[in-house]
Amino acid sequence: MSVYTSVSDDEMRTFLRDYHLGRFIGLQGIAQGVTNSNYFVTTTQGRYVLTVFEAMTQAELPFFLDLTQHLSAHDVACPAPIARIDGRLDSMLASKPACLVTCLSGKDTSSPSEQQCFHTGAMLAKMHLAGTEFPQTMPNPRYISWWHEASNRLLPFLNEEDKHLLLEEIDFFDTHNRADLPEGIIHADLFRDNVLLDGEQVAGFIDFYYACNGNFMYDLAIAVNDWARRADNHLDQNLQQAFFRGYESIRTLTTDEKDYFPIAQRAACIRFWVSRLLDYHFPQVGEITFIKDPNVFRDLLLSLRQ
Ligand SMILES: Nc1ncnc2c1ncn2[C@@H]1O[C@H](COP(=O)(O)OP(=O)(O)OP(=O)(O)O)[C@@H](O)[C@H]1O
Ligand SMILES: N[C@@H](CCO)C(=O)O
Repeated sequence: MSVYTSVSDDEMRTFLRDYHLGRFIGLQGIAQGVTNSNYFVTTTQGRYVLTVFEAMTQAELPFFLDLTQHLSAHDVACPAPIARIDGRLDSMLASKPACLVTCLSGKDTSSPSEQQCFHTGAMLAKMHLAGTEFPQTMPNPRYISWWHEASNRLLPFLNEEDKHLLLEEIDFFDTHNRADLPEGIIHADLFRDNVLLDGEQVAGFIDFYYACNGNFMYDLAIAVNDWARRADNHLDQNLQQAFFRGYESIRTLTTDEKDYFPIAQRAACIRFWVSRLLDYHFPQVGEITFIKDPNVFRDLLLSLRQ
């Protein structure tokens, strides 16, 4: 149950005084989610989602809230932040940063259909295009210099084979990365659990808290590595192709981008192999985290190298 910060009805009534959302009716904790506390909030005007941020600071929030406001205003399916009466999108609740966003219909899936991959790919392309007009920038906090530094911390914990593989892959990306391909705002964490689906359609992307500037193919690779990944950690080519067809129904890929895709896929494996290894070997004190299996991305990497 991911409700680390309990919010009382009275606290919620006080919080809602800062918004034009009518009268408070009810509050219901949301079980899914790992990092933050999430609630459905019902008022006389409708249903909203309240997020209380457990790790992020209030100063870090505006970029992500401004971004989702921009994207939702440009027809990208995602929650729109609700502005307070004073115009701010971010707020504080129980001494932690918090925000209210629109409530989307739909739910995530762990076994997507080709149609769902198609529509998610199409929405990702739409997001990439809409993001080109977003004026703010954010460097990727989990990219090349991050995994170089992180791998130094991790090496003593890895067996010889994994050590070799990680170093070889980091070196491979250092020598094969391309900085000249189309880039802009990327989601950077578009796993299956970050997309709410309404039947075959996308109800909305959620969890933009790793969004940053980056290469579009890298973003597509992160998504495909999860959406098309089978239980045996090999990729289902039909799902991968459906994702690509959807993406290309909105934004045409250049030959250079297509050639770069397998390289981006391997980089996306490093990214999540390393972050899961860090969560496993260096769990944050006081942070409640469900550790996800790091070996999934090592095994996917091995299958992509074949
Ligand atoms: N805008 C929304 N509309 C409807 N449901 C939402 C919305 N935002 C979040 N949810 C629901 O809340 C759940 C948890 O949200 P989310 O995955 O963002 O949690 P988190 O703890 O903030 O992030 P993470 O799990 O990635 O660490 C989602 O699976 C979804 O069911
Ligand atoms: N999507 C990530 C967790 C959030 O960054 C993973 O599955 O490792």
